[in-house]
Amino acid sequence: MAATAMDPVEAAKRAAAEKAVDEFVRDGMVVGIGSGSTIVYAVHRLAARAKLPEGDPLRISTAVFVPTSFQSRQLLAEAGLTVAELATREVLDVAIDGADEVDKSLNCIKGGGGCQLEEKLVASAARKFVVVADHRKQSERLGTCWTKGVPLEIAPSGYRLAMRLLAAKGATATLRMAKSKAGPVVTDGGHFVVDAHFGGIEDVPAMERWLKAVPGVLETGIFCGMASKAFFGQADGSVVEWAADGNATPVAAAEAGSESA
Ligand SMILES: O=C(CO)[C@H](O)[C@H](O)COP(=O)(O)O
Repeated sequence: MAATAMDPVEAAKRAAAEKAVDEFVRDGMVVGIGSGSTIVYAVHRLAARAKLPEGDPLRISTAVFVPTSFQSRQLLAEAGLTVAELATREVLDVAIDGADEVDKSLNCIKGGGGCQLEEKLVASAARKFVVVADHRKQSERLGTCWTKGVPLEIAPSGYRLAMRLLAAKGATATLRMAKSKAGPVVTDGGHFVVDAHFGGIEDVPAMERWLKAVPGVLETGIFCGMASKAFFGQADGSVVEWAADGNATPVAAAEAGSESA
């Protein structure tokens, strides 16, 4: 039976994730693992590398992985990789995570999956924060591609106050509602998520500072000045790499797209 071709967007996510894992993860490291659909491919790549024969330079056998969510903890455990907790680690070597939108300075909007507090903690603890995404996430200005708003993790008791303050600042703010449960989305940490859309964000650091100062906002989905590299899988199967200095480089994705590690 002929193999079914992979959906091009999924192939792009996979190419980016595999490239990042192979460039940044070495044996013995402590590695933060983000959440979402792109990160699934990163974990699959890590699992394949854990199965490589002894002596292979890509083999990982002593690396440990710090998840950012229930989803990534499950993924790591199912892949047979060693899970570590952020509470017992002060510094991580690298953290790899997806994003909803990334600008040329590598500022990101994250939290489409509702894990922004843990994701921010893990990324902040890492010496290097690496973003993996498909080409739809490459943006000239945050808030123009991802128009669902900046996800904010909010203390449930403060969500009405926060929404009033956000609206006064000009945002369209909505409490994120669950799809298969009555009521709001509740994060792994027991908080609500409010999505605040301001249109294109001109001054990203100022916006992040302002959002962080809103009472009840525990964390924002703006990751400003944190990433050192971003990999974007393209529709043609290649991977484009953005660096924090604004340089964009096309890189070969052939090995990253292969089945074996
Ligand atoms: O921030 C996140 C979850 O809170 C995700 O990394 C972000 O939403 C991207 O997800 P995907 O890889 O599914 O596009």
